Amino acid sequence: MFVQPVPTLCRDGDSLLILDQTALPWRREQCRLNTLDEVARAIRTMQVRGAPLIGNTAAMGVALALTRAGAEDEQLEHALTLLAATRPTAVNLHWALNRMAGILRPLPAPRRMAAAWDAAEAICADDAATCDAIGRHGLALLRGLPARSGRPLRVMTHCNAGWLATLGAGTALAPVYAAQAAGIDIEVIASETRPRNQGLLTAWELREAGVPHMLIADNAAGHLLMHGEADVVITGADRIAANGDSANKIGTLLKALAARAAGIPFYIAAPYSTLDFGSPDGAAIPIEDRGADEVCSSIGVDARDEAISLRIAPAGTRAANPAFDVTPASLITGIITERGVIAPAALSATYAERQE
Ligand SMILES: CSC[C@H]1O[C@H](OP(=O)(O)O)[C@H](O)[C@@H]1O
Repeated sequence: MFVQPVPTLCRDGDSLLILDQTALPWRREQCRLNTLDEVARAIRTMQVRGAPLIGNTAAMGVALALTRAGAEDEQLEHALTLLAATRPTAVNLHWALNRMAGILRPLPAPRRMAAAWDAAEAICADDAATCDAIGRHGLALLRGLPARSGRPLRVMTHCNAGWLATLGAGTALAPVYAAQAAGIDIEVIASETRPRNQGLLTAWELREAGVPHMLIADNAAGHLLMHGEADVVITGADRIAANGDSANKIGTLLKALAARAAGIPFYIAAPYSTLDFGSPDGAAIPIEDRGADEVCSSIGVDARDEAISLRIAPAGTRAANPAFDVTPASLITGIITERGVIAPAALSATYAERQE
């Protein structure tokens, strides 16, 4: 079982401790969340981020809320509603809240607090185990790729779908960590992923793990793929529709298009909690808009290593900032799940029990 170098999320009595991902990659800081509002804000502001981790944090947030404010119907429904409103695209959030609601609503209030912590901790433990299974299946896939002479096996990824986005080894990077553990000579091309630059988080976590990597500008991906500089593209997902259309961080679609043009396989890695059989196809997936400021500014550190935000666009510049895009199933070679690597068209059959 992959052990996170520092837990992305853990319970500390009646509080939660998170790794504050808005401080990374410059500072490794834990942050204590004591109230439901603090948990909601941590998800909304991306102190915790990544589809599975968002769901795990929301589940723990429900348990914290009932512990702090009581477990009557009013408090339970308030917690579920507030957390559900934090971010729209990652279905793991809504899957986790629905699971908590299904367990807690039928219980008498006095039994809900203990049951909530048990249910949340089970969701978290299952996420870690699921990541390991994705890693195993992804490793088998990597072993089957044609070797390129003269260089390590190279995986291109987008955004951050590593251990930082989960409570385990991650999704898109789980096969990379499994390959490293198996002694395979592997390296990663991480694209910066404007505007929030989650690719810097990928560079940070890979350096922590000793996995060779290089950071690229998002716009370099097509050139590198067309010149055979990567053997496979693997990304995470935030919501996969019944037909296999997959929503992931903005820019994923461009990588899938470039990979297809270059004849390089493109895989999505995701656990069952990312599957949304209620959405028949990608058109039904809500896309989060995070506002113009993220596009018109950039965050870094100054000479004193202090985080600063710089406005990079002329004052008053209008900007569009969809935070996700949808890659059609036709561009996806396969989906690496805890049940194996499956074709998008085989999702419903593989998860027959999940059909509404
Ligand atoms: C393991 S899935 C992580 C997934 O979540 C990210 O979105 P965000 O950073 O906005 O939470 C991105 O889409 C990743 O692929």
